[in-house]
Amino acid sequence: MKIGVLALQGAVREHVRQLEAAGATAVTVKHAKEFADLDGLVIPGGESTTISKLMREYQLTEPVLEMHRAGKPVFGTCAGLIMIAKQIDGQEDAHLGLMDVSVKRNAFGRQRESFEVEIPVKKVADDFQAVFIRAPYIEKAGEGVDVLAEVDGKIVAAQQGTLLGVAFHPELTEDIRFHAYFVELVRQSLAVSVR
Ligand SMILES: NC(=O)CC[C@H](N)C(=O)O
Repeated sequence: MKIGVLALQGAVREHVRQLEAAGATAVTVKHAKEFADLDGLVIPGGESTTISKLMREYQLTEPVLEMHRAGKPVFGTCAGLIMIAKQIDGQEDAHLGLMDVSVKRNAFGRQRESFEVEIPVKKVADDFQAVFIRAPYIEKAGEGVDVLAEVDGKIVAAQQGTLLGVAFHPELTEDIRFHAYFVELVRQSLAVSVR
């Protein structure tokens, strides 16, 4: 199993380390030709406007959409969640527009720009240390979306089939359980496609 980490911006190495600790082979990717043999993709945090601009420059939008169409799991963290959302509050256009959620950027306000809180994450852990950095939250989720975690009544982690979106940074802790959950999702998708 080979999982790619989009290496345009953000905590790329940390994601690679967590995926490998969870038993996957992880590689950094930023050229279109590197996507074809991936079984899953992680889109790290950073600045969604910058990531989006770089994705267009490197012509990576279509390779990612193609992976999604082929049933390969995509995991977006923080700005990565904004990248996969179908709707962004206050913006006309979405970026990749894959997951049936509407997100609000920098949504926790100035006083709580960055914070950490231990929260239960459904199917992942009852005590996950969640690190938020100018994080978005999900303000609306469609019917097919499974809410995995909330903070102050705001959705901060969700899954829709092969799509996993998280407002915080599971790569910035030593806890590999979120990445292990994604690796398992990739494993399951391979079992289905090999059938
Ligand atoms: N840590 C992050 O990824 C922050 C996301 C960033 N505020 C954005 O809107 O894209």
